[in-house]
Amino acid sequence: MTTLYLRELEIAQLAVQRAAQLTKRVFHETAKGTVSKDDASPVTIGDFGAQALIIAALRHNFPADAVVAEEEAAPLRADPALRDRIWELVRSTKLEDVGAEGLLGGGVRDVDAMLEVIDRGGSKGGRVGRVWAIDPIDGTKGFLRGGQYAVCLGLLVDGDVKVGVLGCPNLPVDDAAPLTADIGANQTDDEGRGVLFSAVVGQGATSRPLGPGALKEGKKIAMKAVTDMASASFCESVEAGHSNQSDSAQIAQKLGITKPSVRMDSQAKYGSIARGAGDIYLRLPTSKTYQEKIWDHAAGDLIVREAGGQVTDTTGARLDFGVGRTLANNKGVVAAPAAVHGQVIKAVREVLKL
Ligand SMILES: Nc1ncnc2c1ncn2[C@@H]1O[C@H](COP(=O)(O)O)[C@@H](O)[C@H]1OP(=O)(O)O
Ligand SMILES: [Mg+2]
Ligand SMILES: [Mg+2]
Ligand SMILES: [Mg+2]
Repeated sequence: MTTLYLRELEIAQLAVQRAAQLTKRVFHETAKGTVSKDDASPVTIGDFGAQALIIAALRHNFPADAVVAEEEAAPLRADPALRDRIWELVRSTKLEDVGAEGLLGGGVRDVDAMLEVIDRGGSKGGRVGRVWAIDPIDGTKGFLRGGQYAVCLGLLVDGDVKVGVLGCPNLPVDDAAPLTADIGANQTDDEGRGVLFSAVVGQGATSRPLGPGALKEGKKIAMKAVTDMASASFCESVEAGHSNQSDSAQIAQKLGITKPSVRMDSQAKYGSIARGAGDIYLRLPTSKTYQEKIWDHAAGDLIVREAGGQVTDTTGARLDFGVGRTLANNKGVVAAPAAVHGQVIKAVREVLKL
């Protein structure tokens, strides 16, 4: 039993570690090569580069698997200068550990192969077979603002998350570090920062330092029991448009939560509650039409559940990763320690009139 998905886990961890080395280089550059996508959201050279490196590693190791990834290469085909900046990053980002780099297959051959590999993330997903879900930079707005972001990779088998890995370069390594109010702003990846969260179904969740050396054994993580709502707080998006804040205030009031929400970008929220630094992740729908993307939740969903939490949508239904690239069957997300999840859902349903 314990060897199940061991190889997938190792490759996923190393692939995320390598991709995060690339994003960290871009994080420290002032010109991040930002382009605006069709939906007006930003994407940077870091997003494209990290996606190329992760898919290259997956294709080397698991060539038959499908990949659902957020970005596509079209903007780079239209802009050779942008393409060349990304190629320079992809070409020169390697794991220090030669053996580990070899396990990943040693990167991407040339600039055309890079474009091709970025576009290998276009699978439709679905209920059948093995599908990797990749968000090369989750929280791009946070990445640009100097806040939190995450490199995210999850393996779905027949629609269920089996392996989840989150690289969070700007979170404290220390699982016990309290979530201060400024966690969402002015972050660094200096000494003491950078954590890699992982989970395999049925085998618990772990955290370990993100790098740059070879990866060490992880430490088991667990959610913090919420014994008194008065001392708990929600963990929510920084972006007002991603979680309805007036609904959240009413839900807090119903539950007796008085502390302000901790705001941070990206799936760093899932990692933070999974290791007991935060309490409850709340993501309340802001529009009737927005469908959450599978790459924004797959890894975090498993990591929280393996750390003793429950993850559902606002109605209390489990997230359904088997219906394509989006969570079309779900609205919003509520992740909380299993013991209080029902209580939170009750308050959410009352306020949202579900
Ligand atoms: N209206 C929306 N509601 C919820 N999430 C959204 C919405 N618009 C974009 N997102 C996604 O939320 C994620 C960031 O989450 P958070 O705010 O918790 O950091 C991004 O992946 C972003 O997608 P995108 O990549 O298109 O920007
Ligand atoms: Mg995202
Ligand atoms: Mg992204
Ligand atoms: Mg994006």
